[in-house]
Amino acid sequence: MNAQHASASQADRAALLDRLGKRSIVLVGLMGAGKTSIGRKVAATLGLPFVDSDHEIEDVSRMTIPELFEAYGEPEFRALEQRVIARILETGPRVLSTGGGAYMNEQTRAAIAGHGVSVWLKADLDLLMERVSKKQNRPLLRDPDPRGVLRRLMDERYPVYALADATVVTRDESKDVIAAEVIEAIGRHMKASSEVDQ
Ligand SMILES: Nc1ncnc2c1ncn2[C@@H]1O[C@H](COP(=O)(O)OP(=O)(O)O)[C@@H](O)[C@H]1O
Ligand SMILES: O=C(O)C1=C[C@@H](OP(=O)(O)O)[C@@H](O)[C@H](O)C1
Ligand SMILES: [Mg+2]
Repeated sequence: MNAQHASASQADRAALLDRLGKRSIVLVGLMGAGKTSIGRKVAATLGLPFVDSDHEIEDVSRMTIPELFEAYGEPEFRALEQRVIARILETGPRVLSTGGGAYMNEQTRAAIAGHGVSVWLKADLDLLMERVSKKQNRPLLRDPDPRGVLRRLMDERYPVYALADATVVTRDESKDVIAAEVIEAIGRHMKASSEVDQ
């Protein structure tokens, strides 16, 4: 990268942070789409604090996500998730990676719309399957047919994720490439919405 290119992208980042103000960048999408890993990279690139709602839930409850599901059930987990995300969004800007079910909650969507810019990390079923197979930490996929579960969740959730401010299709590309695309998509969205405001 030459010096001119580097300083142009620094100027782009500064403009993006300026437009963002106190709003947070919020990643939504299905399990395995890369919200946690890409969110961390986006935060490092922009120099913003990173928070993952699942990690925050695990910190406050001192339990893992599977333990929480096991001990209290999904509805309790969802209630805690809603409260934790609302609190995280009170102070920004940050990069917030949500758990895959969080955006299905109407109050959470309203909180994200009020305090953030949302990006849907969209992926196809084969890629999601490959990526979730690496870990056993997702209670909804502890099922004899995890692929069938993911397929049903795609049908149920994709129309809702589509309400996000921007979409990035994640595919067989490096995390750095996808993180750069997320930043570009946010920049485009904010530029377009500031032009509408004028
Ligand atoms: N662009 C990518 N290239 C390679 N591996 C990826 C990419 N994005 C995510 N992964 C891997 O896929 C798995 C799931 O990613 P994660 O960030 O936990 O997704 P989510 O938080 O959306 O469930 C992790 O092992 C992660 O390292
Ligand atoms: O899709 C979901 O309902 C869930 C996704 C998980 O997070 P990731 O999307 O980061 O895997 C985690 O919050 C929990 O297992 C439930
Ligand atoms: Mg995650």
